[in-house]
Amino acid sequence: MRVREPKTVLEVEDLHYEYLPGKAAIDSISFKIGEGELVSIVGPSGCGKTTLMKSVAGLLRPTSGTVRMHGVAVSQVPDDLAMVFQEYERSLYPWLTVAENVKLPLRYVKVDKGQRARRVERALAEVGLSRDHAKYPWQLSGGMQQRVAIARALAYRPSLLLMDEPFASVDAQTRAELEDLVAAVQRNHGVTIMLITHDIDEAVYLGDRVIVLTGSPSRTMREIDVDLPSERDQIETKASREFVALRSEVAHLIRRATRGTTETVEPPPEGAAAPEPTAKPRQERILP
Ligand SMILES: Nc1ncnc2c1ncn2[C@@H]1O[C@H](COP(=O)(O)OP(=O)(O)OP(=O)(O)O)[C@@H](O)[C@H]1O
Repeated sequence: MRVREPKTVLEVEDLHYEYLPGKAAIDSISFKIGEGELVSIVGPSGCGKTTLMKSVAGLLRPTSGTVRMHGVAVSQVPDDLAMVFQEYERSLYPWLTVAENVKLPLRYVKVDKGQRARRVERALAEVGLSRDHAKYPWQLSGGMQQRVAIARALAYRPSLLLMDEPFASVDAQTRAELEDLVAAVQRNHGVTIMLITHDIDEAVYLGDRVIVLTGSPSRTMREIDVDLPSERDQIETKASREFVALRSEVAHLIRRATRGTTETVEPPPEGAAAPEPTAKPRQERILP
Protein backbone atom coordinates (compact mmCIF):
# COMPACT_ATOMS: atom_id res chain seq x y z
CA MET A 1 0.00 0.00 0.00
CA ARG A 2 1.33 3.49 -0.82
CA VAL A 3 1.30 5.72 2.24
CA ARG A 4 1.75 9.35 1.34
CA GLU A 5 0.71 12.77 2.46
CA PRO A 6 1.63 14.59 -0.71
CA LYS A 7 1.63 18.34 -1.28
CA THR A 8 -1.18 19.34 -3.61
CA VAL A 9 0.08 20.07 -7.12
CA LEU A 10 -3.25 20.37 -8.93
CA GLU A 11 -6.61 21.35 -7.52
CA VAL A 12 -9.73 21.42 -9.68
CA GLU A 13 -12.63 22.93 -7.81
CA ASP A 14 -16.22 22.88 -9.04
CA LEU A 15 -15.05 23.29 -12.64
CA HIS A 16 -17.87 24.20 -15.01
CA TYR A 17 -17.35 24.76 -18.72
CA GLU A 18 -19.68 25.83 -21.51
CA TYR A 19 -18.54 26.02 -25.15
CA LEU A 20 -21.86 27.71 -25.93
CA PRO A 21 -23.78 29.76 -23.35
CA GLY A 22 -26.22 27.52 -21.47
CA LYS A 23 -24.82 24.29 -22.97
CA ALA A 24 -22.45 22.79 -20.42
CA ALA A 25 -19.74 20.33 -21.50
CA ILE A 26 -18.61 20.03 -17.87
CA ASP A 27 -21.14 20.53 -15.11
CA SER A 28 -19.02 20.25 -11.96
CA ILE A 29 -15.69 18.48 -11.55
CA SER A 30 -13.58 18.63 -8.39
CA PHE A 31 -10.45 16.70 -7.40
CA LYS A 32 -6.88 17.15 -6.23
CA ILE A 33 -3.62 15.56 -7.32
CA GLY A 34 -0.75 15.39 -4.84
CA GLU A 35 2.96 15.48 -5.62
CA GLY A 36 4.18 12.19 -7.09
CA GLU A 37 0.67 10.79 -7.61
CA LEU A 38 -0.67 9.29 -10.80
CA VAL A 39 -4.39 9.90 -11.09
CA SER A 40 -6.38 8.27 -13.87
CA ILE A 41 -9.48 9.96 -15.23
CA VAL A 42 -12.11 7.77 -16.89
CA GLY A 43 -15.67 8.29 -18.05
CA PRO A 44 -18.07 7.55 -20.88
CA SER A 45 -17.24 8.67 -24.43
CA GLY A 46 -17.77 12.37 -24.97
CA CYS A 47 -18.19 13.14 -21.26
CA GLY A 48 -15.71 16.02 -21.29
CA LYS A 49 -12.30 14.48 -20.56
CA THR A 50 -10.51 16.51 -23.24
CA THR A 51 -12.31 19.66 -22.11
CA LEU A 52 -11.06 18.94 -18.59
CA MET A 53 -7.54 18.41 -19.86
CA LYS A 54 -7.59 21.67 -21.85
CA SER A 55 -8.89 23.52 -18.81
CA VAL A 56 -6.07 22.12 -16.66
CA ALA A 57 -3.55 23.06 -19.36
CA GLY A 58 -4.80 26.64 -19.36
CA LEU A 59 -6.02 26.34 -22.97
CA LEU A 60 -9.66 26.94 -21.93
CA ARG A 61 -10.78 29.37 -19.27
CA PRO A 62 -13.40 27.85 -16.92
CA THR A 63 -16.88 29.32 -17.24
CA SER A 64 -16.93 29.02 -13.46
CA GLY A 65 -14.93 27.23 -10.80
CA THR A 66 -11.14 27.14 -10.63
CA VAL A 67 -8.08 25.18 -11.66
CA ARG A 68 -5.07 25.82 -9.44
CA MET A 69 -1.50 24.65 -9.74
CA HIS A 70 0.55 24.99 -6.56
CA GLY A 71 -2.33 27.06 -5.20
CA VAL A 72 -2.26 29.62 -8.05
CA ALA A 73 -5.21 29.91 -10.47
CA VAL A 74 -4.25 28.74 -13.97
CA SER A 75 -4.93 31.47 -16.54
CA GLN A 76 -2.52 30.40 -19.31
CA VAL A 77 -0.40 27.35 -20.08
CA PRO A 78 1.73 26.88 -16.92
CA ASP A 79 5.52 26.91 -17.47
CA ASP A 80 6.03 23.73 -15.49
CA LEU A 81 3.52 21.60 -17.37
CA ALA A 82 4.24 18.93 -19.99
CA MET A 83 1.80 17.02 -22.16
CA VAL A 84 1.86 13.72 -24.00
CA PHE A 85 -0.89 13.13 -26.56
CA GLN A 86 -2.26 10.18 -28.48
CA GLU A 87 -1.07 11.54 -31.83
CA TYR A 88 2.67 11.03 -31.55
CA GLU A 89 3.16 11.86 -35.24
CA ARG A 90 1.90 15.36 -34.60
CA SER A 91 3.77 15.95 -31.37
CA LEU A 92 7.29 15.46 -32.74
CA TYR A 93 9.03 17.67 -35.31
CA PRO A 94 9.92 15.44 -38.28
CA TRP A 95 12.83 17.66 -39.35
CA LEU A 96 14.52 17.39 -35.94
CA THR A 97 16.40 14.34 -34.68
CA VAL A 98 15.24 12.41 -31.62
CA ALA A 99 17.77 14.24 -29.39
CA GLU A 100 16.83 17.63 -30.86
CA ASN A 101 13.13 16.92 -30.24
CA VAL A 102 13.86 16.07 -26.61
CA LYS A 103 16.07 19.14 -26.20
CA LEU A 104 13.65 21.63 -27.76
CA PRO A 105 11.57 22.62 -24.68
CA LEU A 106 14.75 22.99 -22.62
CA ARG A 107 15.21 26.35 -24.37
CA TYR A 108 12.73 27.62 -21.80
CA VAL A 109 14.60 26.17 -18.82
CA LYS A 110 17.43 28.08 -17.18
CA VAL A 111 20.19 25.48 -17.40
CA ASP A 112 23.51 25.66 -19.20
CA LYS A 113 24.38 23.80 -22.41
CA GLY A 114 26.16 20.95 -20.62
CA GLN A 115 23.26 20.33 -18.25
CA ARG A 116 20.84 20.41 -21.17
CA ALA A 117 22.85 17.77 -23.02
CA ARG A 118 23.03 15.61 -19.87
CA ARG A 119 19.27 15.87 -19.32
CA VAL A 120 18.62 14.77 -22.91
CA GLU A 121 21.07 11.90 -22.60
CA ARG A 122 19.56 10.68 -19.30
CA ALA A 123 15.98 10.96 -20.53
CA LEU A 124 16.77 8.99 -23.69
CA ALA A 125 18.56 6.33 -21.63
CA GLU A 126 15.53 6.13 -19.32
CA VAL A 127 13.21 5.33 -22.24
CA GLY A 128 15.72 2.98 -23.89
CA LEU A 129 16.50 5.15 -26.92
CA SER A 130 20.14 6.18 -26.34
CA ARG A 131 21.26 4.51 -29.56
CA ASP A 132 18.56 6.21 -31.60
CA HIS A 133 19.38 9.80 -30.64
CA ALA A 134 20.48 10.80 -34.15
CA LYS A 135 17.49 9.25 -35.95
CA TYR A 136 14.48 11.19 -37.19
CA PRO A 137 10.96 10.46 -35.86
CA TRP A 138 9.85 8.98 -39.19
CA GLN A 139 12.59 6.36 -38.86
CA LEU A 140 11.00 5.05 -35.64
CA SER A 141 8.00 2.86 -34.84
CA GLY A 142 4.91 4.40 -33.21
CA GLY A 143 5.88 3.06 -29.80
CA MET A 144 9.40 4.48 -30.13
CA GLN A 145 7.99 7.87 -31.13
CA GLN A 146 5.83 7.85 -28.03
CA ARG A 147 8.97 7.02 -26.00
CA VAL A 148 10.58 10.15 -27.47
CA ALA A 149 7.55 12.20 -26.35
CA ILE A 150 7.88 10.70 -22.85
CA ALA A 151 11.64 11.41 -22.82
CA ARG A 152 10.94 15.01 -23.81
CA ALA A 153 8.54 15.38 -20.89
CA LEU A 154 11.06 13.72 -18.54
CA ALA A 155 13.94 15.97 -19.61
CA TYR A 156 11.78 19.03 -19.00
CA ARG A 157 11.04 17.86 -15.42
CA PRO A 158 7.54 19.30 -15.20
CA SER A 159 5.58 19.70 -11.96
CA LEU A 160 2.65 18.06 -13.72
CA LEU A 161 2.54 15.74 -16.72
CA LEU A 162 -0.78 15.54 -18.58
CA MET A 163 -1.28 12.41 -20.66
CA ASP A 164 -4.32 12.27 -22.95
CA GLU A 165 -4.93 8.73 -24.24
CA PRO A 166 -1.16 8.40 -24.75
CA PHE A 167 -1.18 4.74 -25.80
CA ALA A 168 -4.40 4.58 -27.79
CA SER A 169 -2.63 4.44 -31.16
CA VAL A 170 -0.15 1.64 -30.50
CA ASP A 171 -0.55 -2.14 -30.54
CA ALA A 172 -1.34 -4.09 -27.36
CA GLN A 173 2.22 -5.33 -26.73
CA THR A 174 3.70 -1.85 -27.15
CA ARG A 175 0.94 -0.42 -24.99
CA ALA A 176 1.87 -2.76 -22.12
CA GLU A 177 5.56 -1.83 -22.50
CA LEU A 178 4.78 1.89 -22.48
CA GLU A 179 2.51 1.50 -19.44
CA ASP A 180 5.38 -0.16 -17.58
CA LEU A 181 7.72 2.59 -18.73
CA VAL A 182 5.39 5.27 -17.32
CA ALA A 183 5.02 3.31 -14.07
CA ALA A 184 8.81 3.08 -13.75
CA VAL A 185 9.30 6.76 -14.55
CA GLN A 186 6.72 7.73 -11.96
CA ARG A 187 8.27 5.46 -9.33
CA ASN A 188 11.86 6.52 -10.04
CA HIS A 189 11.32 10.24 -10.51
CA GLY A 190 8.16 10.96 -8.51
CA VAL A 191 6.55 12.61 -11.55
CA THR A 192 3.00 13.86 -10.89
CA ILE A 193 0.72 12.61 -13.65
CA MET A 194 -2.90 13.15 -14.73
CA LEU A 195 -3.75 10.35 -17.14
CA ILE A 196 -6.87 10.43 -19.28
CA THR A 197 -7.75 7.03 -20.67
CA HIS A 198 -10.63 5.00 -22.08
CA ASP A 199 -8.99 1.81 -20.89
CA ILE A 200 -10.22 0.65 -17.48
CA ASP A 201 -7.39 -1.87 -17.01
CA GLU A 202 -4.84 0.84 -17.74
CA ALA A 203 -6.54 3.32 -15.38
CA VAL A 204 -6.35 0.85 -12.49
CA TYR A 205 -2.97 -0.66 -13.39
CA LEU A 206 -1.21 2.72 -13.46
CA GLY A 207 -3.29 4.76 -11.03
CA ASP A 208 -2.84 5.63 -7.37
CA ARG A 209 -6.44 6.78 -7.72
CA VAL A 210 -9.10 6.56 -10.39
CA ILE A 211 -11.59 9.37 -10.87
CA VAL A 212 -14.77 8.32 -12.65
CA LEU A 213 -16.76 11.03 -14.44
CA THR A 214 -20.46 10.90 -15.28
CA GLY A 215 -21.74 11.26 -18.84
CA SER A 216 -22.03 14.71 -20.43
CA PRO A 217 -22.21 17.28 -18.92
CA SER A 218 -19.77 15.60 -16.59
CA ARG A 219 -19.55 15.61 -12.83
CA THR A 220 -17.11 13.81 -10.57
CA MET A 221 -18.98 10.56 -10.01
CA ARG A 222 -16.56 8.78 -7.72
CA GLU A 223 -12.91 8.70 -6.61
CA ILE A 224 -11.43 5.26 -6.01
CA ASP A 225 -8.16 4.61 -4.18
CA VAL A 226 -6.09 1.93 -5.87
CA ASP A 227 -4.68 -0.04 -2.97
CA LEU A 228 -2.37 -2.26 -4.98
CA PRO A 229 1.35 -2.76 -4.28
CA SER A 230 3.39 0.00 -5.97
CA GLU A 231 5.45 -2.58 -7.89
CA ARG A 232 3.00 -3.82 -10.52
CA ASP A 233 3.27 -6.55 -13.09
CA GLN A 234 1.21 -6.85 -16.26
CA ILE A 235 0.37 -10.51 -15.63
CA GLU A 236 0.49 -10.98 -11.84
CA THR A 237 -1.20 -7.69 -10.88
CA LYS A 238 -3.94 -7.99 -13.48
CA ALA A 239 -4.72 -11.53 -12.32
CA SER A 240 -4.93 -10.53 -8.65
CA ARG A 241 -8.26 -10.56 -6.86
CA GLU A 242 -7.81 -6.92 -5.77
CA PHE A 243 -7.17 -5.74 -9.33
CA VAL A 244 -10.15 -7.64 -10.70
CA ALA A 245 -12.41 -6.19 -7.97
CA LEU A 246 -11.25 -2.62 -8.69
CA ARG A 247 -11.59 -3.08 -12.43
CA SER A 248 -15.08 -4.42 -12.00
CA GLU A 249 -16.05 -1.53 -9.71
CA VAL A 250 -14.85 1.06 -12.25
CA ALA A 251 -16.54 -0.79 -15.12
CA HIS A 252 -19.86 -0.83 -13.24
CA LEU A 253 -19.64 2.90 -12.56
CA ILE A 254 -18.87 3.68 -16.20
CA ARG A 255 -21.78 1.52 -17.30
CA ARG A 256 -24.09 3.41 -14.95
CA ALA A 257 -22.67 6.72 -16.21
CA THR A 258 -23.15 5.67 -19.83
CA ARG A 259 -26.76 4.80 -19.10
CA GLY A 260 -27.31 8.35 -17.92
CA THR A 261 -26.71 8.34 -14.17
CA THR A 262 -25.28 11.75 -13.38
CA GLU A 263 -25.28 11.73 -9.61
CA THR A 264 -22.16 11.32 -7.52
CA VAL A 265 -21.91 7.81 -6.11
CA GLU A 266 -20.74 7.62 -2.51
CA PRO A 267 -18.14 4.95 -1.79
CA PRO A 268 -19.23 2.03 0.42
CA PRO A 269 -18.91 2.81 4.17
CA GLU A 270 -15.58 2.15 5.87
CA GLY A 271 -15.23 -1.52 6.78
CA ALA A 272 -17.94 -2.65 4.36
CA ALA A 273 -17.17 -5.77 2.38
CA ALA A 274 -15.50 -5.08 -0.96
CA PRO A 275 -17.74 -5.81 -3.93
CA GLU A 276 -17.34 -9.30 -5.31
CA PRO A 277 -15.48 -9.23 -8.60
CA THR A 278 -17.82 -10.02 -11.44
CA ALA A 279 -15.14 -10.30 -14.08
CA LYS A 280 -12.68 -13.15 -14.01
CA PRO A 281 -9.05 -12.57 -14.97
CA ARG A 282 -8.61 -13.20 -18.66
CA GLN A 283 -7.58 -16.79 -19.35
CA GLU A 284 -4.70 -17.08 -21.76
CA ARG A 285 -5.00 -19.82 -24.36
CA ILE A 286 -1.72 -21.59 -24.84
CA LEU A 287 -1.44 -22.88 -28.35
CA PRO A 288 0.50 -26.07 -28.96
N1 LIG B 1 -15.03 23.17 -29.63
C1 LIG B 1 -16.21 22.70 -29.21
N2 LIG B 1 -17.34 23.41 -29.42
C2 LIG B 1 -18.54 22.96 -28.98
N3 LIG B 1 -18.72 21.81 -28.30
C3 LIG B 1 -17.62 21.06 -28.06
C4 LIG B 1 -16.32 21.46 -28.50
N4 LIG B 1 -15.43 20.52 -28.11
C5 LIG B 1 -16.13 19.57 -27.46
N5 LIG B 1 -17.45 19.90 -27.43
C6 LIG B 1 -18.52 19.13 -26.78
O1 LIG B 1 -18.22 19.01 -25.40
C7 LIG B 1 -18.53 17.71 -24.92
C8 LIG B 1 -17.28 17.07 -24.31
O2 LIG B 1 -16.32 16.86 -25.34
P1 LIG B 1 -14.85 16.29 -25.02
O3 LIG B 1 -14.10 16.21 -26.31
O4 LIG B 1 -14.25 17.08 -23.93
O5 LIG B 1 -15.21 14.83 -24.48
P2 LIG B 1 -14.25 13.54 -24.32
O6 LIG B 1 -14.69 12.85 -23.08
O7 LIG B 1 -12.82 13.95 -24.40
O8 LIG B 1 -14.63 12.72 -25.62
P3 LIG B 1 -14.02 11.31 -26.12
O9 LIG B 1 -14.42 10.29 -25.11
O10 LIG B 1 -14.68 11.11 -27.44
O11 LIG B 1 -12.52 11.49 -26.23
C9 LIG B 1 -19.08 16.93 -26.11
O12 LIG B 1 -20.48 16.99 -26.05
C10 LIG B 1 -18.56 17.69 -27.31
O13 LIG B 1 -19.44 17.60 -28.40
